[in-house]
Amino acid sequence: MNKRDVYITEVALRDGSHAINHSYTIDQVTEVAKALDEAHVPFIEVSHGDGLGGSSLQYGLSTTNEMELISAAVSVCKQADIAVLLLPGIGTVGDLKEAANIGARMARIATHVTEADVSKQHIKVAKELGMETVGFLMMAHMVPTEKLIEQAKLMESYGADTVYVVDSAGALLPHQVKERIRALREALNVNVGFHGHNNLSLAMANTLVAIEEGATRVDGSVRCLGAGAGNTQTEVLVSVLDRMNITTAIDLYKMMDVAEDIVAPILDQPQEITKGSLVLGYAGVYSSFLLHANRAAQKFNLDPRDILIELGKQKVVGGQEDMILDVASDIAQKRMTFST
Ligand SMILES: CC[C@H](O)CC(=O)C(=O)O
Ligand SMILES: [Mn+2]
Repeated sequence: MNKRDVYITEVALRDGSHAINHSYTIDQVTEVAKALDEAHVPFIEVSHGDGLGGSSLQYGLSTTNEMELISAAVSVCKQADIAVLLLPGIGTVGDLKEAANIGARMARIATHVTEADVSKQHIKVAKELGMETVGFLMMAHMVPTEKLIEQAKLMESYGADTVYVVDSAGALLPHQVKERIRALREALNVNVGFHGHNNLSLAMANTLVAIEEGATRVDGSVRCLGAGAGNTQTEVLVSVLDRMNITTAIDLYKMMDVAEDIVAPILDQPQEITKGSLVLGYAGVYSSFLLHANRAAQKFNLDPRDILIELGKQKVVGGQEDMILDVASDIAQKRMTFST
C-alpha cells in the first residue's frame, strides 16, 4: 500500500443516509462497503445519518438497525476501518462500546461548534476502547476562528487524534475555510480535517483549500450522497488529487465503478443543488434539515425556502429538529392573520 498524503473518510453510508430517509439495507451496505474496501478507501463511516442512536421519530427511523449495518460492513472489509459517528446526547457510551465490540475502529464524536466540552467523556471512552478518535465540530461557519480554535483545543486536550472543521450547512466560502484550517494547523498538534457540503457548489473547492492549508483528513461521498446537496464527491476528489500529485492510494477506476454501478442505482434521483439545498447554504442551515423542511412545507402549504430562511435567522442548530414544525406553523399562522 502506498503512503497516503491525504486520508479520505467515505461518508455515503452515514451522511448519505439523510438523503435516502435512513433506508439502507444490509445488502446495500454490504455491496457498497465491499467495493469501497476493494478501491482501498481507508475509512468508511456507517451509522444512522444523525449518528449512533439517531433512529427515532425526531430524526427519522432507520429501516435496518445500524449495528447490523455496521457488522455487515465490518465483515466485508479487508483493509478499510469502519468509522461511526456519535453525537453525545443522541448516541450513548453504550452505543459506542457496542459499535467497538462489533468491529468499528474509528469514532467520530460530533458536537455543535460551541459545545466541544460535551465530547470529553465520549472521546475518552473511544480512546480507551482503542479506537482512532476524531472530534467533529459541526456548523463551523457560525463562529469566528478564535472560538473554533478554543473548541478544537478542548477536543485535542480530551485525546482526539484529529479535529475536523465541519461545514454542516455548506455555508463556508473558500477564504473562510482557508482561515480556519490555517489557524487550526497552527494551534493544534493533532491532524486537522474538513467535511464539506455542496449547497453552494463549493464542497470541492473548499476541500482543496483545506488540503492546501494542511488538512490531511477529508471527507468524501461517492456520488455526493449526503444531506442537502450532498458532500464532496469522492471519485472526483480522488481524480483531482491524483492530478495534483497528492496521494490518496485509492484506486481511481474502482472508485468510479462503485459510483456508477453500485451507488447511483440506490438513489431515487441524482443528488443535485435544488433551490432547497441552495437555500441551506445561503441561509446557513444544517443540511439534514432539508427533508424535514420539505415535509413541513407540504403540511402547511408553504415554500420550504421560507422555512429555511427563518430557521437560519433563528440560528436553529442540530438537535432542534422539533423547531422546524414550530417555525412552519408560525409562518402559516402569520399568513392567515394577514389574509383575514
Ligand atoms: C446530524 C449529524 C450531521 O449530519 C453530521 C454532519 O455530517 C454534519 O454536521 O455535516
Ligand atoms: Mn455532513
